[in-house]
Amino acid sequence: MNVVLSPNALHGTVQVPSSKSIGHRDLICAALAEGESIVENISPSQDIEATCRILCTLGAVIEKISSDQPGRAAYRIQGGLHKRNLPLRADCSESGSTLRFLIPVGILSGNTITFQGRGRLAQRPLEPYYGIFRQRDIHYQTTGRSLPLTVCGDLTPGRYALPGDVSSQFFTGLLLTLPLIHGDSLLCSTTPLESASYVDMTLSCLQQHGVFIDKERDGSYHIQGHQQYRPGRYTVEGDYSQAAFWLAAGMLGKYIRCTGLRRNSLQGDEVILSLIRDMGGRIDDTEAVHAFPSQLRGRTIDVEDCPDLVPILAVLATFSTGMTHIIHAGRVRFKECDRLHAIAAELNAIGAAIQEEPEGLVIHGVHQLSGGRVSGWNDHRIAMALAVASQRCTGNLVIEGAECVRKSYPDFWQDFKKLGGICRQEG
Ligand SMILES: O=C(O)C1=C[C@@H](OP(=O)(O)O)[C@@H](O)[C@H](O)C1
Ligand SMILES: C=C(OP(=O)(O)O)C(=O)O
Repeated sequence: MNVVLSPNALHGTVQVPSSKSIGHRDLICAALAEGESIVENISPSQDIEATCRILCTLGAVIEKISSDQPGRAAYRIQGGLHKRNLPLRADCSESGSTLRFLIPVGILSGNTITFQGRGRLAQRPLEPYYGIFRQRDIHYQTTGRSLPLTVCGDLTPGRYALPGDVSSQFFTGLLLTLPLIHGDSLLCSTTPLESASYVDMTLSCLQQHGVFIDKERDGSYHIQGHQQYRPGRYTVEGDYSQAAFWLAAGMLGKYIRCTGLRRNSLQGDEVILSLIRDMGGRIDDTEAVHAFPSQLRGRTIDVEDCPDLVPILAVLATFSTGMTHIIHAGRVRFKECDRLHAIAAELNAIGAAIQEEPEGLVIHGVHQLSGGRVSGWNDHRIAMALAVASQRCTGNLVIEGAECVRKSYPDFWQDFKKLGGICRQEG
């Protein structure tokens, strides 16, 4: 699906979807608990559905209960993993979190399981797990670099060492499962841990579900075995990674108010509030989070701990005065697409001035963009960032492959229209 966006300043109130990252974690913890849990305020998306599907394959019973709030659902989960007699298949769709969180869960279940995926997921790195499998005699087989991947074996207690600069999702996968095995483990990073705030989010979710990990420092965790997840009722808070698009839209458009966000959240992407403020933007978060149109100034932004903000930060920087330098962004090349290349190529095609570096972007501000045809690169965050930029185009902007927002935010285009965006399907 291609969408045609006519330039128009967005304004109004939007309830942001709930956190995809916390949603994955709460669903997995609930599926690992014996007994019934309810996870409320989930924003269903392609990624969340992939996680639910695989948890069901592994033995959990999950019922989706629709909510009176549009775009939200509660999930009733009867937890517990089962060993089946047949080899299992797990379709992760395009979700890196689902794949990397559920590989250790699949092994823990005692099944032989083949993980599959689509789009870029088949090439996204899994080597840190392969190193561990080889050390611990966990059988694995893969035809290409990554997927399909068949695994089976035993998760045994002991020392787990892996690099910290590929993806924090390997740490989360092991932290979710090692507390359940029959002995203690040490999980440590052989290089400084990047995206560390996501691992802290994991520790906090585990704690809420009754599992405790002793963090020595970022990248070093002592994990007691023989623990059990506690079933219960959990509510997922609003998503700062998604709010970032609307807050940026408020900076460049008229005014936007985001509801559903928790202050002092464990989401690293809450940093978007201070990043915008540091660029000179006016954000008021006394009641909900309000973004007021502001002239931003370029600066250096280190995204080591907030990689998902890169596409929208590139848009903000494009309309800022002076130069912005986005640094520590090398890993962003291994997401749903090479995001450094994609956002630079698409914004430059319509008049931006962005230079790619191996691990970052140098962005010189411009007054406006021209509009034209751009690609969403089958990447939700690229498509949503381009949609925000359309407000400041002089002509229509056509975004090709706009359906990719379903990965995390299926209602994005509806919300865009509710905020005054002029959007129609091409053809
Ligand atoms: O743990 C998580 O929920 C996530 C961790 C991050 O990945 P990396 O650790 O690979 O940077 C982030 O980019 C991803 O969207 C979600
Ligand atoms: C990279 C993302 O997710 P995942 O790694 O789970 O595919 C994302 O949502 O931007």
